[in-house]
Amino acid sequence: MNLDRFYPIFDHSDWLRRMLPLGVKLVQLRIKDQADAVVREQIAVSRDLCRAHGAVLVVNDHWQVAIDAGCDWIHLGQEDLDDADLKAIRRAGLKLGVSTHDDDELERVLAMSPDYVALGPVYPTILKKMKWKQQGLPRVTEWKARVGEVPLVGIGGMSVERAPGVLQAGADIVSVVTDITLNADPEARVRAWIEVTT
Ligand SMILES: Cc1ncc(COP(=O)(O)OP(=O)(O)O)c(N)n1
Ligand SMILES: Cc1nc(C(=O)O)sc1CCOP(=O)(O)O
Ligand SMILES: [Mg+2]
Repeated sequence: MNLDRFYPIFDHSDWLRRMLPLGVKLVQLRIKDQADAVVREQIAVSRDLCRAHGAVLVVNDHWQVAIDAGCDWIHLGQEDLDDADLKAIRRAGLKLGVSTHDDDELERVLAMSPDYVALGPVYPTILKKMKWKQQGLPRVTEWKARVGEVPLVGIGGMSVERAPGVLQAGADIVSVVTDITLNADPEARVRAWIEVTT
């Protein structure tokens, strides 16, 4: 697997401009509730920043814009998958990361040959309201046994302190939002994340 083990998620290219120089090598742009022109501009800027820093950019949700912008990766959740044109995504050469939260969702996505599978929320998250309780570390181990060689991303309530246990439980990658974005010193927190995942 050639994806980095540290996978932060940000909602604006300004975050990427700050964090990529610190050594972030895998990052998601997760934009919600913005006009199409803003989404297109943000994705184009993030694409160029990631290329300049040798980092992998994963675009959340906006698969058509990601195709149009010549991006390499898209992340889709279960509801996104209902609407997405997977053939067009594959034809354009994009790699596909998917969210899962239960058995049925995992069965569904494994049939799509995803390039990574995310399991969440491993711990409670404050970022968004979710109908799933925390999955816990034994579930991470179970998921890794079921996905086999496909990289497994753990997400939800992640912190620098929790990351080693999640990796030890079987996750290949740990994804995080508020432990960084709400930290008083996001740059220092990213450095700590890089240290604990390298
Ligand atoms: C790495 C990673 N895992 C899960 C998600 C959640 O995707 P989704 O269920 O589509 O929800 P939104 O993020 O779109 O609100 C993710 N974005 N990234
Ligand atoms: C965007 C997202 N997806 C999740 C899932 O379980 O699919 S949990 C989550 C939020 C992650 O944010 P934080 O690191 O602040 O908890
Ligand atoms: Mg989504």
